[in-house]
Amino acid sequence: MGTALIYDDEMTKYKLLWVDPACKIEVPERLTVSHEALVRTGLADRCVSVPVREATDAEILLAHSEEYLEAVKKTPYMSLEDLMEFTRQYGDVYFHPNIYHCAKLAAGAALQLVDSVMTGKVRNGMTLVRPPGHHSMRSAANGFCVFNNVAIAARYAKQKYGVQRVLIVDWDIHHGQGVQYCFEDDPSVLYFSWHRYEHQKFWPHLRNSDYDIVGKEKGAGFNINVPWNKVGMENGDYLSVFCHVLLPVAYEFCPDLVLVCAGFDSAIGDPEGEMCATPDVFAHLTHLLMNLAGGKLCAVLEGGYNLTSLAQSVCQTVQTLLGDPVPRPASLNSPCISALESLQCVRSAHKAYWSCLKHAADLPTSTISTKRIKLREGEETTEKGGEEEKDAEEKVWPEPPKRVTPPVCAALVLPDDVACPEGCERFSFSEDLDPLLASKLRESFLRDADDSTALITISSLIALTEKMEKNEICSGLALVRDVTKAMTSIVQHVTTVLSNRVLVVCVGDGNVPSHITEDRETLVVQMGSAQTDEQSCKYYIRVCLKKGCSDTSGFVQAVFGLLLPLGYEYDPSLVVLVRMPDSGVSDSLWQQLTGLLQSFALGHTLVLLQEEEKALVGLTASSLLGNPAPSLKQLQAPLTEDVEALERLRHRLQADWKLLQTTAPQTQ
Ligand SMILES: CC(O)(O)NCCCCN
Ligand SMILES: [Zn+2]
Repeated sequence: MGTALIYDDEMTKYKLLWVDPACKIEVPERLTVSHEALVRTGLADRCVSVPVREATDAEILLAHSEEYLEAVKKTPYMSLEDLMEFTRQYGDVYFHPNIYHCAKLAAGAALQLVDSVMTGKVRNGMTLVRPPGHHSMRSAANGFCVFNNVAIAARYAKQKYGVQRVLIVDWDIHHGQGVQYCFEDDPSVLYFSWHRYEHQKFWPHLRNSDYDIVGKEKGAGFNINVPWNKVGMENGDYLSVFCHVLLPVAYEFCPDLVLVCAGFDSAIGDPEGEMCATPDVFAHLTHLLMNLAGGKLCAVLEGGYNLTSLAQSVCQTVQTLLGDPVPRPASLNSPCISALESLQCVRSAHKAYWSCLKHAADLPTSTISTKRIKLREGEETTEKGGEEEKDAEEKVWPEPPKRVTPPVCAALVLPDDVACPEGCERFSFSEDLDPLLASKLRESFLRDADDSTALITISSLIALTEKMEKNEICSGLALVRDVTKAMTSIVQHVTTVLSNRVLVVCVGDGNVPSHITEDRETLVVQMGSAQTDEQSCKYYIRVCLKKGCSDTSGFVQAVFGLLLPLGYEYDPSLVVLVRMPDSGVSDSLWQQLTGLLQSFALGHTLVLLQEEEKALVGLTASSLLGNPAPSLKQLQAPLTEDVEALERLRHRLQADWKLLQTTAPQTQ
């Protein structure tokens, strides 16, 4: 299934008609540069084009009052003076004779997108709209917004399609208070927003935007505010919040639909956000949400005022929705102290509502302000935004990397009697093996030298890693007699001959030869149940789950709280996913993991299965092809001992792995 793109240039036909410094950045060119970039890069042609429509009165009234709608209806006939008068009653917004028409189209576009996804016409999609929506409230326009496009879409999806649970992710750099107010007592809509806050010094200066505003009555816990109290936040800050707050909660919530308030003023260069996250981070934010709700994801444009970073960020988002491999995360910095403070506060504020956060640390003793942290002499501060005084100098950043899709998406090394699933390519290295490599392989991996099939399999795997390294093949899957032997030979080859970093993820117990981690070119993370005295060390990390990998919620904890942050920090060029015999992991969780691990290494994931498990070939291949994994059930609470063990492990490792941090350093 494809990706919908909804755009109509009618929505460029309104603009600011008078002088207002607060509104001058919201210009029609925001839409034209975004759409033109999608056309120029060929991404628009790869999407399913869906027309806009006007939202009806009834649909607008899903989130707004009659008196507000009636008032807005009068604006097309107003004189300039009347428009200015009408505008004055609201904050940081402007009206225009054509804005009511465009606001109906923006809301209608969001509904068209929901229809396209909910009817299965497409898997996911994006709509480029203006005016944006997430600030507008029941009876008030605000922050360039007239109708709350995403709030209307959420109510519409519930009413028309019986959607039980909607997740709204708002990555715009402003707090969508309109969305928060709309659903604050509604447990069926989980609203997540991060936003520039600076301890309420930043617009819209609301006390209600802080981390302790968690929702009301039955809605308590279903409103998550992540305040950024400094500017200059980077990719590492954003990805940490996704891994340590949003994703664990989102998987516990288990939504039937994901709506994104896709504002790109959170990207570098934006005059509003003054953040430093690069446009390619939106490829990761999008990818990390694409296995929720069976892949049903609707992205609706909100803000974004630097026309260059806006266009790049829109392209990164759409290209990911189309299933292209995501770029490697540019060298991520550790989250800054202010971000860690916010992270700790949010997790603490929500520990009462989400079992995945039950063991989160308490609020920082004193909400640390960097002034009071006596930094030891010479210790570099990871504080950012110190240059508030300086005006935001013209930011420059590298073009996002070209994201080339390899000619072969998934190559499979299978015994002849096992069918190759649709969309994949059978791979066997049949040319005569060069004798040197053959004898090396024979003596190092194959005892019984005459075992020619094993030799062919191993040499095929090695040839496969070479083709992945050349980006001729994206991902691979192999049925092998002994996954540990196969893994060892692959790691040996890739780290010595190709001298690349390998992340090995072992699902299930079984001995993993520890020598492969001595060279630091390999990071091994093994998830299982066996309690071993063997301590985890920096490059060999064992996660012990009491009930093993059959415990989905414990496993998910380990994936988001440990595996993903490690993967982002390690930034391997190849991921080897090994399913150990009798791992006990469920099929849907296995597919979720296969999908999520494609966040790394340009999607170069090589999956190793025991040949007895050939029944898993089809569903594993499906995930390698980018099909969304089946939604997990709503997760029950992870076992306390598992969460505590994970916390201990994270605490021990965070000196080496900065993205594992979830709390701010204590003041002396
Ligand atoms: C859609 C939005 O969140 O980007 N609007 C920002 C309004 C800023 C007013 N100072
Ligand atoms: Zn914004």
